[in-house]
Amino acid sequence: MAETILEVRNLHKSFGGVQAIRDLSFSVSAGEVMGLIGPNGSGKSTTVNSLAGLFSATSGQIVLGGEEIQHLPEYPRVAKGLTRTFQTASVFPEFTVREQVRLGSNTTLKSNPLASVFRLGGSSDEEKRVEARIEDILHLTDLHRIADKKVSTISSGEQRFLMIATALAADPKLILLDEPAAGLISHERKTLSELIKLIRSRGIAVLVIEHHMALIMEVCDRIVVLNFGSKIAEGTPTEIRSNKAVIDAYLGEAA
Ligand SMILES: Nc1ncnc2c1ncn2[C@@H]1O[C@H](COP(=O)(O)OP(=O)(O)OP(=O)(O)O)[C@@H](O)[C@H]1O
Repeated sequence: MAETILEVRNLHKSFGGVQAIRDLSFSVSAGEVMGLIGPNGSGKSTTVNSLAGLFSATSGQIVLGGEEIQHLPEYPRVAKGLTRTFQTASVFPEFTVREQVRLGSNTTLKSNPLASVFRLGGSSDEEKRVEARIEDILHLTDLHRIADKKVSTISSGEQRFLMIATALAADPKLILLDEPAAGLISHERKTLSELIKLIRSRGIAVLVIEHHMALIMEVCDRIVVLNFGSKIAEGTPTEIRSNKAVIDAYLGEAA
């Protein structure tokens, strides 16, 4: 059986009087793609932000690779193997694509991160390993064709793939994808599906929030459904598609 990478136990998050997440529990294994879906305001972003450490959970445990991380700020969580993308592309326009991806690898380096981005230092074994990984990720994400272009000159779709490549450069055990298909056109969504499957094939756990149901149903092994901050269902795409509570709350008859 695949190793459990993430365990969310009885997570609660309140903003003043608003209970954004209520008693949420689920787990994700190595090489598993878990979807997180639900209507607007159901708590998906709050869950991702709590897992990534942008918000501190009100109560509950977040266990990554057997270790509780809910007390840690964002950056140490990345260093422990939990990385994320954002709903909007947040990139450095003056960097080349390769430099931006290299920036994502900083948490894996013991040497000066800025020196590594611009390759100022010598070429230690560590740096050579990182460079090889960066080239591998550029190929995996099909960004190698444009690796030397400035980020400001690439398309918005390419920027979204760059965000995933940057997150992968941190060598994650778990990657959180926050609406990765937003703004992508049809053939880019197909490439995204293929990329998510490739990430899974490398044994990385994936948690994906997405409103694009065709993509979710295609790539996910299991899906957690939220409504008003609570989990109302968990199961395979086939189970979720025919779940009455999910149809009533979110999918509608069209699913
Ligand atoms: N920083 C915040 N301060 C106060 N309330 C918040 C904050 N962030 C989220 N909320 C509230 O928490 C609830 C869950 O919001 P959240 O953004 O997590 O939902 P979502 O499922 O991601 O929605 P969407 O699909 O629209 O992105 C909502 O009632 C929202 O208004």
